[in-house]
Amino acid sequence: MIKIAPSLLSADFAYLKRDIDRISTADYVHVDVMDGIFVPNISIGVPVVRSIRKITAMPLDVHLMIDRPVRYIKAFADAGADILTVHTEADTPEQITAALEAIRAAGVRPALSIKPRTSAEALLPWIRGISMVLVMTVEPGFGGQAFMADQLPKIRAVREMIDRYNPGCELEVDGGIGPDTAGLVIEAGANVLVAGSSVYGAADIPARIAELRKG
Ligand SMILES: O=C(CO)[C@H](O)[C@H](O)COP(=O)(O)O
Ligand SMILES: [Fe+2]
Repeated sequence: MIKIAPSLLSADFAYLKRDIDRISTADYVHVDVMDGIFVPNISIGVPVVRSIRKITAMPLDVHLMIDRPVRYIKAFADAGADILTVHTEADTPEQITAALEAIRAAGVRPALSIKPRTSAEALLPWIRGISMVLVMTVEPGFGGQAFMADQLPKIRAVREMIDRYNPGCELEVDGGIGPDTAGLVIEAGANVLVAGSSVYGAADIPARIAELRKG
């Protein structure tokens, strides 16, 4: 069962309710949080997640592209996140462990992401205790970038790692996913597809979501 997580980065922030209603046939709402330090862009933060929580029952898949995320886990959990994803590159291993423990303690699903230049092995210390892995298929920071096909072997390696150590764990991919690339990442083992520009840029959004789900 393939899940689709449209990214609000490609929505119109002045019409968020309208743009969330438009993706009601999807599985997760993907919320990109950027701090201008971990990535060279600033997006949205805790108050926006809190407001989104009030207007949708869809699971909120919050992708934290922020430095030292342990500082903000409780705030995002209290704001209503269902999944909180932190980056292995965003802090020391000890503090990543602390962030994942804080996510679990808050009753939220813990997830871990790796950037394109980070190897699958970087996930090994945490793979048994997480609910989802997010493999970036663009350099994080901006929507609308081209899919990096050189990430496909890594998606396969992460799928093998998940099947071996934590079979219930989901494998999400993010960046440049559209009708031309969905099949490639599904074949490599992904089961959750983030898509921003290809969903919000489509003339018929429910049809595009169905198309991506089929791969
Ligand atoms: O995390 C992200 C960027 O850092 C976004 O989720 C991602 O880029 C989605 O946008 P698109 O589907 O247009 O590539
Ligand atoms: Fe994202």
